[in-house]
Amino acid sequence: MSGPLIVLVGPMGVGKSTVGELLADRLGTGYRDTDADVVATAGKPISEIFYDEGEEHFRALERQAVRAAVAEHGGVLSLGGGAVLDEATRALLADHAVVYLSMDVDEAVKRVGLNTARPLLAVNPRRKWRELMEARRHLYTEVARAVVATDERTPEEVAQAVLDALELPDAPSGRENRTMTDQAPTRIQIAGSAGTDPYEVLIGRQLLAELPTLIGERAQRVAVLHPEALAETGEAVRQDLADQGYEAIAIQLPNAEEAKTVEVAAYCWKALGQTGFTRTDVIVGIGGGATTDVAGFVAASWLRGVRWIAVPTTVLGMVDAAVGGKTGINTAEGKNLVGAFHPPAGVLCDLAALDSLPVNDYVSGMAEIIKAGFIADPVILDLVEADPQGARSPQGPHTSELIERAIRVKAEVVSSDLKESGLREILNYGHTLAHAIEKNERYKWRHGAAVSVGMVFAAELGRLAGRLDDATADRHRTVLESVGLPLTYRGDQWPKLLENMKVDKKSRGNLLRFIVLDGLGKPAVLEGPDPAVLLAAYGEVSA
Ligand SMILES: NC(=O)c1ccc[n+]([C@@H]2O[C@H](COP(=O)([O-])OP(=O)(O)OC[C@H]3O[C@@H](n4cnc5c(N)ncnc54)[C@H](O)[C@@H]3O)[C@@H](O)[C@H]2O)c1
Ligand SMILES: O=C(O)C(=O)C[C@@H](O)[C@H](O)[C@H](O)COP(=O)(O)O
Repeated sequence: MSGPLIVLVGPMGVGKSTVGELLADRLGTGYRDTDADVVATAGKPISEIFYDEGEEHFRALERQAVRAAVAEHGGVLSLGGGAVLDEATRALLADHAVVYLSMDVDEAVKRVGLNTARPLLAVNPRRKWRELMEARRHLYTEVARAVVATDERTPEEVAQAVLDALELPDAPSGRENRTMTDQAPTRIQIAGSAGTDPYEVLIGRQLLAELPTLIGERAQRVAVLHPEALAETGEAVRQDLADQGYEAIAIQLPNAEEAKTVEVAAYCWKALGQTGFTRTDVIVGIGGGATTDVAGFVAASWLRGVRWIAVPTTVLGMVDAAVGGKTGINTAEGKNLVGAFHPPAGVLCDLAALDSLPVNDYVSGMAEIIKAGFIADPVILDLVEADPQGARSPQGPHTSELIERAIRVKAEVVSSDLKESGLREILNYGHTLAHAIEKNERYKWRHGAAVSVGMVFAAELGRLAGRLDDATADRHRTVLESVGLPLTYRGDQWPKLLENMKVDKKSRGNLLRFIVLDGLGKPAVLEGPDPAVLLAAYGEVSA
């Protein structure tokens, strides 16, 4: 019979979403969650449906969602914890490959028992939880073809047990994924400094399962900030966290630089205030650099600082924006002029996210990778030059190595100088002009494109100041152009750009300061360059 390959049922917090997504990935199919369908149909969270219309109404919506999903969906499906209470819903599951993910009552109480956001657990959660588990167990068993215990098993182990129980082999593409999935993520340590805690950047696949560990047990509420482009992901993560027992809200931000405004930050503050966000609660920023910059800034400013976790979904976010704790927003006067140093509690770089990234955004991130190559790790340049086309795609042969190398460069720098009192300025290579261009373009240019022009300018500045050799300066043009990044900007804009550069954060009084290279991998500061040299360097990037 057609319909879902697998239907997962089981109590809230058992990990249906996490396991369901893993299974979908392994089987090379899609994942669907009827709770998410109900929320989308009703236009409000489940807790509000319960509160406003009552449980009966919710069960009717849920029944409709299950009916539609078993008819339309051919992948992995998971149902809300109480779906099996409804007789008609149970009938809809007949003849489907239903798996009951079970957990021990004590384990359940430990995982979600004290979460008062759950509509059915609001009063005396411990006792209620036990009652619910006892009342529902026979119903789960009634609809299930197999029972898989989740206690003391990782989500990957549970997923494997489900496949074994149903005797389902992985799809060929799923097998490939499984190899990646089962590989332990690469972990890069960032040292704590200036009174901040150390943290790790994880690079791999299926990393969202790490979120609850990072969020920790003290948090009751989690706000998931995501851009419009990742609405589905944001809601899926929110739902998953809700399933784990957190009171999870999603806050949708505009895409790209439109998110980096004080109005958007204020909108987030309002949402946090209305949710009763306290100092033990946690913000999760899922998206590109613009999203994580705002998420981090909101975390830095709310109650003077709450914990936050970065889940970068762009190349640029992974190698740069999400790492290092610079957070902030733009103002009419310039780029990133308001912000704070507020490191995340962890960074999850899930390489699978890059598959949906438009190529221009992917290539924009290459500018920051190439920057890391010029200032510290020339092997990056060799890898890009060996296969420029591959460097434009997540399927390129060196993708994970390029990302990892760039992160290591940044990790080393920010570990020793979080607050940019010296060494960290080298990460600003190419950024003085880049930010001036971005402001001039009213933040419509991609950051990486502006950084590309900015680096060619900085290389020319170094060459004209007698500090950089011709070959290394020329190499900027060839490597950046080879991946499709721009090298020039409008010649008539120099006076405006010069004005914009005066508010660069590296300026001191009236002194303009630039990062230049004294050679490959040898960044240094150039202070107060001769205006004629500056103009001449600009002449080299003028279109
Ligand atoms: N804090 C720092 O240290 C730091 C470092 C470098 C850059 N930045 C900032 O980062 C920003 C640029 O970041 P960016 O290049 O990631 O751009 P971005 O955040 O603007 O994202 C680019 C676009 O891709 C969309 N998107 C994100 N992930 C996606 C995915 N997986 N699939 C499909 N679409 C997706 C976004 O919604 C957006 O429309 C700039 O504001 C820059 O100033 C900050
Ligand atoms: O992390 C840093 O430090 C950087 O300078 C990294 C830059 O690539 C990044 O664009 C950063 O946001 C720029 O910071 P700003 O202080 O110049 O706004």
